[in-house]
Amino acid sequence: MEQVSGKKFPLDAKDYELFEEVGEGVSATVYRALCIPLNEIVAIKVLDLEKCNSDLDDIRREVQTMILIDHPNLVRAHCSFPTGHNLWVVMPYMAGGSCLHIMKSSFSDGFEEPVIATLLREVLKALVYLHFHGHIHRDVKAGNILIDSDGAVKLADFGVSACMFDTGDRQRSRNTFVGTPCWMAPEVMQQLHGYDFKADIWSFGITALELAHGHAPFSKYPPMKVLLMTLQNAPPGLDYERDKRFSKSFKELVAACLVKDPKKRPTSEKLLKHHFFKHARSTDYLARTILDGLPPLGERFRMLKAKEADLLVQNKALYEDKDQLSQQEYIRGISAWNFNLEDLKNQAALIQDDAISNSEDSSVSGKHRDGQYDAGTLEGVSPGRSNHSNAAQQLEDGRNDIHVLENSLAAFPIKPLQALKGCFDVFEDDVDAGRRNWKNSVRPDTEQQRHLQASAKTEHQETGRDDGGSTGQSGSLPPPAISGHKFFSSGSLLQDNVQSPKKIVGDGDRYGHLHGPLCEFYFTTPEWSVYF
Ligand SMILES: Nc1ncnc2c1ncn2[C@@H]1O[C@H](COP(=O)(O)OP(=O)(O)OP(=O)(O)O)[C@@H](O)[C@H]1O
Repeated sequence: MEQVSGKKFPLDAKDYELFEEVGEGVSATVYRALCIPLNEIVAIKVLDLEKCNSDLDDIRREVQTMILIDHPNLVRAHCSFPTGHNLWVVMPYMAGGSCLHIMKSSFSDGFEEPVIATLLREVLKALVYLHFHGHIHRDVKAGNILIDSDGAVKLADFGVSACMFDTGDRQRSRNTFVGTPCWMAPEVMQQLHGYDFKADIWSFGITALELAHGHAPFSKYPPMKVLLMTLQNAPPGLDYERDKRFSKSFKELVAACLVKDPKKRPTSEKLLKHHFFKHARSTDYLARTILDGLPPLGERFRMLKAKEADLLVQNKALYEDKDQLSQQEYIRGISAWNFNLEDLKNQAALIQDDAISNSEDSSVSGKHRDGQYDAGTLEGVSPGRSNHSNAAQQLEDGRNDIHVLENSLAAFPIKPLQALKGCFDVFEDDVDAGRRNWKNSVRPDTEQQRHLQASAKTEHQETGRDDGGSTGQSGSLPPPAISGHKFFSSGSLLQDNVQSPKKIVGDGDRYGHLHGPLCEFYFTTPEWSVYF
């Protein structure tokens, strides 16, 4: 039983009455509920443990984080316990819902600047706290900024999402993988040197654009394009012309966050002092301006789902288009796109130069300049390719793009690269020479993982390398970016090459010491059963 503010939240499902659904994620559904003994309205996130086939320790660690954190701008879990094959996480109920849902309901073109400044200031306070304690949120986005009825702002989904990104029914059943590419910092994609809390600053910058426009940059593109565009294009930003309604200080704030070199991004603490926040107001201003007149959360959620169903029917043909699929998922507020191997094949083959080099997205202010790539972009990428009409050439394009990805995404995303390798059959020295057919080339997940682990181990043994930076186009997938890092079979976002802002540890000292004070605590907490 967990005690928060002197209250004891029961650890038995029969002490709660579930009401309507108020949110949905990849493997979780969130309900408004009543805690009967306390007569208190709460939110309960119901995670299907059967869908979360990743390490239970990961889930325990993440839930523990939600319980341990103590900051007014972070959603703190009251308690969690298993019931059937589900895990229930009991949280304070945030009646306003997420900023994403509010935008989808009533502010489709984004919020006004004082609202954005107020929201971002509150989120930044949460990040200052997390970073100070050596933790990285890793999933900052409008969908995870929750608002209470009085306008209080809290950053949510603290890490539990990681397990849901890794796994899930759709992933297993369709050989798909999921991720959050739009908000993901380039160094997180590349994983060449690990990443640190500055990855949150990038996501924070993307979130600022999302709140300004009603959608994240590149959100209309399928994941493959998003990955390539993030790596190759100039960083997105507020456009001088198109975004006239926003102040210079807002443009500067966004530009400061969205620098490809993480070292050049400001810390959350420094960012909080940015003059943009002079535009921020009190939180009850939020209640008055963006919550006033909104239907109750459950009703809004129901309407959003109905809208999604309508779109599915209306755009049945379009829905076959994967850009539309991404949009559908975005509308639902789910951060993770999923796609299968056939999708990957088609997407990569369809990526054309115009999609990569010249974003139609209004959020992208910087464009390629005569085939020049800005600092931090890829080397060896052909900037100009003509549109090819024949299938063979398209396939060749797709192959080139996969080479680009293979070169640039040293260890991320492990599953997609594995999938792509089989999918495109572009790896001449593939250890498994039998995989020459796209459809037959993909082994079941578990076998893929065995192969991944084996190849990582072999390469490590052979080379003795400690940077793991296999960026070449070898037949086996590159090993993890840093030696000694825990090889999550699930591809969890909580990786051991994440560097603590406080403690950058040496090789060989990584395991179990990487996540700063909060996480170090997790390793010493009592058994799983105490929390479940
Ligand atoms: N405490 C809460 N109070 C009210 N609504 C909530 C609460 N927690 C979550 N929600 C709603 O449920 C949605 C899904 O929750 P959450 O983001 O935790 O799930 P998820 O599976 O991690 O989602 P994602 O797909 O972003 O990973 C949120 O976007 C929000 O709208």
